[in-house]
Amino acid sequence: MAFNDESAEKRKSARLAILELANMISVPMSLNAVVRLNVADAIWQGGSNTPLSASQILQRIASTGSDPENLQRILRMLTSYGVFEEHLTNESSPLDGSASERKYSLTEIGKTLVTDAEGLSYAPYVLQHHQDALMKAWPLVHEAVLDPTTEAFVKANGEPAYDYYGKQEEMNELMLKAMSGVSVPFMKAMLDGYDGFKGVERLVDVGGSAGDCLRMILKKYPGVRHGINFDLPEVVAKAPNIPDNECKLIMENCYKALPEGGKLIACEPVLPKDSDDSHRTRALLEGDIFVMTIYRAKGKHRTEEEFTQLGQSVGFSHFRAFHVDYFYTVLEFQK
Ligand SMILES: C[S@@+](CC[C@H](N)C(=O)[O-])C[C@H]1O[C@@H](n2cnc3c(N)ncnc32)[C@H](O)[C@@H]1O
Repeated sequence: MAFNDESAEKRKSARLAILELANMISVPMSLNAVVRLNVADAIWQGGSNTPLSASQILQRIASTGSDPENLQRILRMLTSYGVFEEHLTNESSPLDGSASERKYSLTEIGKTLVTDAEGLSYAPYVLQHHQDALMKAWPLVHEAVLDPTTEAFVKANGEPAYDYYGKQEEMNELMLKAMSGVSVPFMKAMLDGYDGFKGVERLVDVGGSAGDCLRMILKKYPGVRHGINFDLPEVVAKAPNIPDNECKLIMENCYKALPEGGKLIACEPVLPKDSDDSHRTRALLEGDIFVMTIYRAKGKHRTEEEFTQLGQSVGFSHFRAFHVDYFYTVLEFQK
């Protein structure tokens, strides 16, 4: 009897879990919605972070005719993912007549969407990931299994992502802003916890985007006399499509270009060995599917062991990993 009860409970939990998974698209799409609506800046208001009702938020961001109840539904759901904190007041709700009105402030996660003094935040990254061209690729994830020669993005849009971005000024600008928003906070953590740029005189940032990382390194290490941002649009446009060995080829090219004792420093999402349900593992595995779908069907995130082997296979004699951040790991390959 107890055994049956237990399996019935397990089946109930399983039904709940599969429904949660099946409806999960509501999460990123609602996150995208609050970014589009600029909710984080409206609540933050220069640092006040005063809890606001959906109606109060809308007064700050939208024209008449907008719907506070629908905004509240989105805020409630994202509260369950830790983006907002919900405060129940003693006043009754004008929206649904319930005894308390719901108000929302930003959690630490929510604050990542607030535009900082340098004009940066994670908001452009959220927008970048949910643009129409990228969204068109997502229903084709299974194609990466059936036919990995071409990534889903190309199947959906007819050309590789960086070629596509390069032809559309708005997409290109959003990509640059998205990268700056993610890389600048990471670089601050990296420069605090990693001193491997000491003694470096020539530094090439391969795929350096808007040049933020290089700029920050040069500022902290004036000894770096030559800093090169290797991210020319024509190079990107002409880059050949060589899926699985591309990472190895890039590393080989770096190895050949480096003097004896020179270093290749890569900041990469590094996959854990175990497939547990921690936020870190999930974020890294989700990023891996993103790469597979948008950039290269066989482009991927790797484990530390795989990086070690890759480094050895192209000739690097020393490898060290520095865990200065949760998402990106600093990988140092020395010739
Ligand atoms: C994910 S972004 C990373 C940007 C930057 N490293 C950062 O952390 O902010 C990848 C960058 O690689 C560049 N890229 C893509 N293909 C490239 C190629 N074949 N040669 C040089 N850069 C390339 C893109 O233009 C983009 O700026």
